[in-house]
Amino acid sequence: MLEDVKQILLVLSGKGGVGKSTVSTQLALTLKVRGYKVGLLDIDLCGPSVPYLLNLESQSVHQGPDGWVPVYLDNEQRLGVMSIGFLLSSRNDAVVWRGPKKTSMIKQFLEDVYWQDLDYLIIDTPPGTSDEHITVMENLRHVPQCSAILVTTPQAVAIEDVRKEITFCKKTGISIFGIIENMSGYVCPECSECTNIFSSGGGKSLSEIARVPFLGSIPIDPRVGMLAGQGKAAVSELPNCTTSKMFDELVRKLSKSPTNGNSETSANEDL
Ligand SMILES: Nc1ncnc2c1ncn2[C@@H]1O[C@H](COP(=O)(O)OP(=O)(O)OP(=O)(O)O)[C@@H](O)[C@H]1O
Ligand code: SF4
Repeated sequence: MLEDVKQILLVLSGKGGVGKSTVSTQLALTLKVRGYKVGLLDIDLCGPSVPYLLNLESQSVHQGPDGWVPVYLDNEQRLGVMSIGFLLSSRNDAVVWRGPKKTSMIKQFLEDVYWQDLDYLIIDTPPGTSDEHITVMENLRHVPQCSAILVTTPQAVAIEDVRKEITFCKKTGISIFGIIENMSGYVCPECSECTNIFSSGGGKSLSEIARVPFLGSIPIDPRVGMLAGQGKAAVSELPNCTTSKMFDELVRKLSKSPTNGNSETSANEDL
């Protein structure tokens, strides 16, 4: 099943709340809008937010003859989604599982979802380097078309955490496609002027030190925040905003990368 996916992208962040699920969903939506067939797998077992972000909370998955059938956002079935959120009876239900149960659920997510042929599978992970990551890395480290996109915010503390993620990827043998800096300045809804609230450029500097490609910056944009819960792509709704341009550029870079996903194979050893 995973062997049939042309590119697998793990979306990782060191800290919570930096916009990892926003990046995962907007990347999946941009790929769909640009004509690709996409799967989005949410393995954040304790805080699955993808069903909410895509306005799919009322949906549930079912078992078909070939495995779990994902929830499709569209009738053409170009964007399929799988999340633990579809298996909970309410958004407020907590998943309180110990390591082995989490591990077995993630293995099922990786092995038993019937995605059909996909151009891209985006995997949205929980923050940090938890049981979920270790399981997913162990299962994907030998899949050559798999690489990671790291999401950070400009603050030094988030940058430090992403540095740990780089080391984690290196240790587990997952190549890094690049780093995105989210919440990089604030876009005024009145005049679209972008103001740096925190320092900016930390993601780019780290990418240079770590010799990992820098994929671009996304400002805090209230209009992008409002797309959360609507399942709409920024590239369709706000085609001229910085965020949309960044995602279109990212899709272009992905389409040009070798199918084996290894745009970066020699991250700096001395982090
Ligand atoms: N660039 C942005 N502009 C405006 N709002 C944003 C932006 N990025 C993220 N947000 C908002 O910030 C909140 C957190 O984003 P998100 O859920 O994507 O973070 P996360 O890193 O996945 O969080 P978690 O650690 O809980 O998984 C959401 O309400 C989202 O809509
Ligand atoms: S950026 Fe411009 S429009 Fe926005 S609040 Fe400041 S002065 Fe007003």
